Amino acid sequence: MKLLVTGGAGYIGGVVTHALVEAGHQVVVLDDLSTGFAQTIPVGVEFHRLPVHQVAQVLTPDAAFDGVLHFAAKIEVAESVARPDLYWDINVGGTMALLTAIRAAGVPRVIFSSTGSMYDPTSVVPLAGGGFSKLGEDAEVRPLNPYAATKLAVDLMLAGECEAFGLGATSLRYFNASGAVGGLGERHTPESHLIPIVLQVAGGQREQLMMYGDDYPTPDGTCVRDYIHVADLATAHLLALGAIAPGRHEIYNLGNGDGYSVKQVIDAAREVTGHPIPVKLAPRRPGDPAATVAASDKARRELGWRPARPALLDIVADAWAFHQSIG
Ligand SMILES: NC(=O)c1ccc[n+]([C@@H]2O[C@H](COP(=O)([O-])OP(=O)(O)OC[C@H]3O[C@@H](n4cnc5c(N)ncnc54)[C@H](O)[C@@H]3O)[C@@H](O)[C@H]2O)c1
Ligand SMILES: O=c1ccn([C@@H]2O[C@H](COP(=O)(O)OP(=O)(O)O[C@H]3O[C@H](CO)[C@@H](O)[C@H](O)[C@H]3O)[C@@H](O)[C@H]2O)c(=O)[nH]1
Repeated sequence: MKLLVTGGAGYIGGVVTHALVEAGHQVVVLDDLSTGFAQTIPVGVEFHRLPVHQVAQVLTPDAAFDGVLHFAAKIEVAESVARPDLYWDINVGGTMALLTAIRAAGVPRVIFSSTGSMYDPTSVVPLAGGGFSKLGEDAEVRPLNPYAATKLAVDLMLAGECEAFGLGATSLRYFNASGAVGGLGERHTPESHLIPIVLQVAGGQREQLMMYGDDYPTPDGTCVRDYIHVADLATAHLLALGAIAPGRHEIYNLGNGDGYSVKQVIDAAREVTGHPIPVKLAPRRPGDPAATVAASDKARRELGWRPARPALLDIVADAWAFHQSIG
């Protein structure tokens, strides 16, 4: 297929772009490089440095795209609380521009990077035998921050496009993307995500980890997340691409179904890196849900998706190898 990837110079979009090229697809990347890196884009892939609002310059009827994978977005919870305007403009306004171009060009399929962080976190509770109750696609949504609200808004927009105009769309609600594939890993400037920051502390680039709150209603008081390997997310995109049907909007939750607390992630990083990782307790970060853990039964059943690298230690080890490779 001929595919447009928005945000293909970013962390997840970059890994997926490489996987698409390896699978034999013709890929065109659009990215404004606001948080991405041009070096991430595979050699030979056509690249347009443009904001998503201007996507119609690339996504023309003549270009005859078979599909779009839409990663380009602002992605930080805390920033979204401070600058909601930016999040509505880029995540929702940018997607409106994309959908207008898609309609005008008659592109038949779209995959959207949605989030597992939009569900009501009070639905996730520790179970007596261990583990947590999990969030399926029909769990109640209750976005706690503008970032999650914009992702929900786009999911709703896509449902309407499919019904009214016959588009085929899939919203992949990733839980916490992590790990690395060779030279492709997570790096943002400034970094805000837990695993890369913990590894910066292990690598001596930061003195300590600020741990945002230990008074959440979770077993050890720190927030619980479902960490999913970025390579497993890439596999899900390839499977979803083959399953999209005209006029249908499908949603899939993508996670391993295992919840790990911030303290457990720090312990895993201590084990993988052999470094002590000093921690300082800080106030809660605004907008953080206490716990998010995925039920991915639908993706397993309908797409045949099977995460290949579910263990937290493997995920952290791959991220650590990447971290060391970039110095
Ligand atoms: N990282 C996660 O854990 C996670 C979880 C759920 C959903 N997501 C979603 O997955 C997608 C990719 O996330 P990521 O972690 O790879 O982030 P990232 O910041 O590494 O990638 C985003 C890419 O989009 C580009 N971009 C941003 N704004 C743009 C704009 N206005 N026009 C054109 N390009 C623009 C950036 O330059 C970057 O290359 C996002 O939509 C994010 O919301 C991420
Ligand atoms: O220095 C830090 C950084 C993070 N955390 C905590 O670690 C947890 C995970 O935080 P982070 O890695 O920033 O991820 P999330 O806020 O859970 O959000 C990520 O995961 C979501 C899906 O669950 C995506 O939608 C978002 O784009 C992505 O940023 C949270 O409890 C944070 O409070 C700390 O305690 N200290």
